[in-house]
Amino acid sequence: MDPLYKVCRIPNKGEGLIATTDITRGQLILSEAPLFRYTDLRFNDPSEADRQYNKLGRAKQKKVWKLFDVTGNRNRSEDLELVMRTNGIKLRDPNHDMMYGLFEVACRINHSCLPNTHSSWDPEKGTIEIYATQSIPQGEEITSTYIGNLGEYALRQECLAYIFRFTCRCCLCTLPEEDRESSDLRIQEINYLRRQDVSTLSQIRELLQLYDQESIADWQPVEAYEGAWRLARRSGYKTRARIFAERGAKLCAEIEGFDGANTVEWRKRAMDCGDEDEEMPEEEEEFEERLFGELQVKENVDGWGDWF
Ligand SMILES: C[S@@+](CC[C@H](N)C(=O)[O-])C[C@H]1O[C@@H](n2cnc3c(N)ncnc32)[C@H](O)[C@@H]1O
Repeated sequence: MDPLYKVCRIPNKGEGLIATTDITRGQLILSEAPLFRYTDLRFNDPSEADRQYNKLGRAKQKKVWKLFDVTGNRNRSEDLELVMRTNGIKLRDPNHDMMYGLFEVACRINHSCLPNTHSSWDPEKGTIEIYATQSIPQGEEITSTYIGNLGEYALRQECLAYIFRFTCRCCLCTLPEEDRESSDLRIQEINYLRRQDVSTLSQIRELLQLYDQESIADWQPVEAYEGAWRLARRSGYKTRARIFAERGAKLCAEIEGFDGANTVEWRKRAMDCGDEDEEMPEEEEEFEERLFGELQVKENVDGWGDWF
């Protein structure tokens, strides 16, 4: 199958990946094995990465030196530390806490504070899997995040300049000032709600609406559905719990594929919910009232119906 991307020059960012066809949300863009992997122990044992590098054949070694480094050049000085600092992708591996990898293609993906992909490490296949979390029209840049969801514009810029030494020119950071300020306000609101112990479905609903307005399609909405699923389940609302679990499973499949470990877990949750609501035990009634009181009033209001 032809790749869905090509590597080419991107103004002000060096090289990057551009979609060669329309990519749909949830589509697998890239599955790639690393050139080599290393653990964060390199800080204690700097020769560890060197040892991994030395095991590579000449062809792969050459590919390593074609990667960018934090000075904004292809690495001419053959300083492995610089290349790792710029390109190392964290791999969430159940057996290794601090595993990183260098990849020929995945490391060409430029950063965006509003990325259109999500990547996960498949320890069984030994590959990084990159899925589209937004639809990406042909000709548009494919992006990922280097810093997670850090916060507002000023903080993001500071962090990227400090760690990676570049001024971010992503779609969010280059918005007109007024739009960027609106985005900052929404991000503040999201972070405020996340810091609270979100305990009602209406707060979760508010969070999900903010994610939607901000086009955030990563683990955060999945976590919100997890909260909703737990609340509904604890209150004996099996039907609702199942719906929340199904939505969590759908979002999860879009960011890490239908067979991803988390997606499978979410589908299991949906199946385990059953669909008959239980009689509420006496002592839980008060709790249930607090939890759903607001919801039951709002449930009939326009705009809530689509949640159930
Ligand atoms: C991992 S490399 C990405 C691929 C790189 N552009 C290349 O040509 O190989 C990271 C480097 O790309 C550039 N870069 C990535 N995202 C950027 C962004 N949002 N704005 C400006 N430069 C960016 C920076 O120079 C950064 O150090």
